Amino acid sequence: MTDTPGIVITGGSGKMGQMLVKTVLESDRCTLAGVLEQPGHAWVGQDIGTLMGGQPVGVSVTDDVAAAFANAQIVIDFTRPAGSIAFAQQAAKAGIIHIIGTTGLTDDDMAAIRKAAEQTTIVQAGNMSLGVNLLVQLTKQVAAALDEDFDIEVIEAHHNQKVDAPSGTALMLGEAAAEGRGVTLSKVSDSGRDGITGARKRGDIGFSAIRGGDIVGEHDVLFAAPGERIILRHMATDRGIFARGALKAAIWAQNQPSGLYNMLDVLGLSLHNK
Ligand SMILES: NC(=O)C1=CN([C@@H]2O[C@H](COP(=O)(O)OP(=O)(O)OC[C@H]3O[C@@H](n4cnc5c(N)ncnc54)[C@H](OP(=O)(O)O)[C@@H]3O)[C@@H](O)[C@H]2O)C=CC1
Ligand SMILES: O=C(O)C1=N[C@H](C(=O)O)C[C@H](O)C1
Repeated sequence: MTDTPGIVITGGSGKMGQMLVKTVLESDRCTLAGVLEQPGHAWVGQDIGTLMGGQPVGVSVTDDVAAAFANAQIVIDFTRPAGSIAFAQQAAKAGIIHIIGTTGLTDDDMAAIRKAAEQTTIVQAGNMSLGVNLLVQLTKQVAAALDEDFDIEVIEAHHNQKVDAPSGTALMLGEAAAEGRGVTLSKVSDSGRDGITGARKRGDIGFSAIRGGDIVGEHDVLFAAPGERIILRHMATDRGIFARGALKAAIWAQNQPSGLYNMLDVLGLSLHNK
């Protein structure tokens, strides 16, 4: 473990990439060891501080993953599934910690990440904010307390550039509701209703996705029964909450053996054995 570990940020030009660079530069608990972009990207070769509209910080954006990882202890990665799978394999090879915020991961992607976690420490979560991870546990508890008279619906809203649905957070909340109810999400999941769908099936967990403007990320878990409704809600208004969560995970991961962890582990919110 290093006092101020060097951190590489992937997808440096992205919305989360830039927020992560800013968060790392502002922290006294780590240093910015590198910033990656894809080969051919216009930012490669230029100083990240200047590119983000400020003073030079002495770190040029690179497309050389192996060289960037060789000079770092941690990589924080909010990109796309194809990128994150490749980074997981390269981070495992380089023996550096991998923090994955990318969403839209398939079961096969998760299997590849689990394989890489045999060789290094990985923290993966579809949402790295404290508030959402608390909401995950609240959802599980409420779902466990209620029976199937309460229809469970997860409603999410995001900006118009988001490419995956349901959001990673919505899936975390759906999993938590299913776990609380003692069912398997894939067997009761209902997303993408359109046309003559028939009446809602008792016990289903439904998903709805709104896309528009610059919405950072909003999630409701609705429990609707005859005569009453409960709504658990989280609203993100600043991407800084995700970046600060990722940095917390990075610092925490330095003390953990190889393996795959999530934000409930990082935040001490896991309900296992409680
Ligand atoms: N877990 C959490 O707390 C959060 C997760 N997210 C997730 O993070 C991810 C990124 O979100 P956001 O920053 O808004 O997205 P952006 O589209 O703004 O940025 C994505 C970045 O990833 C790069 N990229 C795309 N494909 C690859 C690849 N195959 N290999 C390497 N780099 C790649 C892009 O480069 P280029 O410009 O060349 O395409 C770009 O720099 C999404 O999956 C999102 O859902 C977002 C917020 C919070
Ligand atoms: O793409 C985003 O922006 C976000 N993605 C994550 C998700 O899919 O849940 C987290 C957050 O809601 C923002």
